[in-house]
Amino acid sequence: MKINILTLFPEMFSGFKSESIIGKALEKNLLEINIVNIREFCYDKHKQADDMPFGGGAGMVMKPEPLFRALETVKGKVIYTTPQGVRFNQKLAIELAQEEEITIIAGHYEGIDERVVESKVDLEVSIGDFVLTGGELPAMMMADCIARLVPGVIKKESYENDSFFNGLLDYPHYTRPAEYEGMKVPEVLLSGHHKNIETWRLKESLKRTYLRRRDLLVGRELSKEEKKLLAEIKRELGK
Ligand SMILES: NC(=O)c1ccc(NC2CCCC2)nc1
Repeated sequence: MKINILTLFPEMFSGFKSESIIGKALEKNLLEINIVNIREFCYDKHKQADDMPFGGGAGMVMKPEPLFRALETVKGKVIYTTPQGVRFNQKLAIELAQEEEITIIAGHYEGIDERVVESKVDLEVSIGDFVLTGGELPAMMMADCIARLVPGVIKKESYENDSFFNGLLDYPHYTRPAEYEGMKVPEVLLSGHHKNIETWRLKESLKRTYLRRRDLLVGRELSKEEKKLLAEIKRELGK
C-alpha cells in the first residue's frame, strides 16, 4: 500500500516516518509513505502557495495551481482532512487499508481553494470536532491507523483485540512486575489457564464498553457467551 501526503511542511513527517512501528514497516517495505512538498509545485518567483481570500476576511487560502500540479504526480483516492469532513473511525480505516494507493491533502491557513475540493477530492475526513493549525496531524493519525492494518506491520493477534476491531473497547493490560507499590496483577492473568484468561478479557472488554461507550453495544450482535457475561456484569454492578 502507498500513502501519499501533500503538505507545505514535509519536515513534520520525518519523526513519523523514522520511528517505531511505522519506521520499521517502511524499512521492511511493507508499505510506502510518500511525502509530497506542495512548495515544489509553486512555479512563480516567490513560490507562493497561498494568497488572500476573495471576498476579504482574515487568513490566507492555499492556491489551486500548486495543488492541481502536485495531484498530477500521485494516484489513488484523494482525501482532504478538514473539520467539515465525515468522522474518521476504525471502520473507515479498514476500508481505506484495502486501497492500493491513497492520497491525503494536508491543508494549512484557512484551507484550500474550493475548486480543488470540488474537482479532485473524493472524501473529506475529520478526526473530530476541533480546529487545528493544519491538516498534517490528522493526516499522520489516519496514516498511522491505516498502516497498522497493512499485513505484517503488526502481529495479527494484536489488532484482533484492539478497541473497536471486535466492536468492543480493549481489556486492561499488565506486565512485570506482578506486584508494584502494593498493586497486584489480577490472579487469573498469572494462572496460565488460557480459557479463563480469555473469558476474563472478554468480560473486561464488555464491562468497559458497557460503562464507557454503551453506544457501541447498541445494535451489536452479542454471542451467547457475551450475553451471559453482560448479565453477570450488570448483576455485579447492581444495575
Ligand atoms: N478535525 C480535523 O480533522 C481537522 C482537520 C484539519 C484542520 N485544519 C486544517 C484544515 C484546513 C486548514 C487547517 N483542523 C481540524
